[in-house]
Amino acid sequence: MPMTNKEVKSLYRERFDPVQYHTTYYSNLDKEVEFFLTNIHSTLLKEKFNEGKRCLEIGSGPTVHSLISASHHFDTLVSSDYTEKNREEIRKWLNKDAQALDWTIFFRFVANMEKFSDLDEGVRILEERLRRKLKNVSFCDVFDSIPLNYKEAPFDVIITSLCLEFAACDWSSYVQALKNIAALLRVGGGIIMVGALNNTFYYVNDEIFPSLKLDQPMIQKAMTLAGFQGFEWKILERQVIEGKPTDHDGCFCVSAIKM
Ligand SMILES: C[S@@+](CC[C@H](N)C(=O)[O-])C[C@H]1O[C@@H](n2cnc3c(N)ncnc32)[C@H](O)[C@@H]1O
Repeated sequence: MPMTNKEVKSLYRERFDPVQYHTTYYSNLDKEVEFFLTNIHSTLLKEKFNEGKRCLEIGSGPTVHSLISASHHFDTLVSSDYTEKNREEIRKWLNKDAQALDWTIFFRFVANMEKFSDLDEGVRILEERLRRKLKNVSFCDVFDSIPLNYKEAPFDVIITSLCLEFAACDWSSYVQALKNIAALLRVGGGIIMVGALNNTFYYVNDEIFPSLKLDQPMIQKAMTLAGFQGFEWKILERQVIEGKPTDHDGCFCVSAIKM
């Protein structure tokens, strides 16, 4: 029996362990996360994706790595997630809490893309830059008609990584979630979405989380229905066979503009 969106939300609230999630998926930098970071970085170098001041990440989880490149281009960054536990992990990182999750390898990868000759110094500068620009860690529910209550909306760019296909339990709610987040974007603003293709589940320890199985044409159709155009796609076939407890067969990065 497929879950409802409400049941998926309860699952994240009650069973998602941010620390175990980091251990499982982010204790090293694999080729798929490199692909995400590289494509977010190169998309943000395009003028139509770096005009403006405000950038929002939807469904950040406990992570900060997807916003590292954005901190070069925007003055105001906002992270958001449905669960308080995930938002708390981001705040710990912002406050340099001794128990905060470690994102150093991801900062090092972006520092290399930004051509720092001394990568240790690059990590320090980029961490400080992201901490300075990440102004808010907000509650967000992609199924609310206004998913995020933040005075800085509308945003110029939205980034979202591995969120909507895991939040939505069926096609119509996936389309609705895209429409809801599009409402937070100005007309002409850009979305950069990275995610997993044809995935039906992932594990964090013994806990299984469902995913809506989507291929490239379905994602583009949903985004078109939500008012996006001007698609640019990058696809990578699955790179990590062992050690990643998921069944995706590829990864994608798609960028588009809100009409
Ligand atoms: C697989 S994790 C992805 C986390 C992170 N963006 C990444 O790239 O690793 C899915 C995230 O979606 C969030 N989520 C689930 N349902 C949501 C909803 N209705 N609204 C907003 N976020 C939601 C979860 O709390 C979780 O942090």
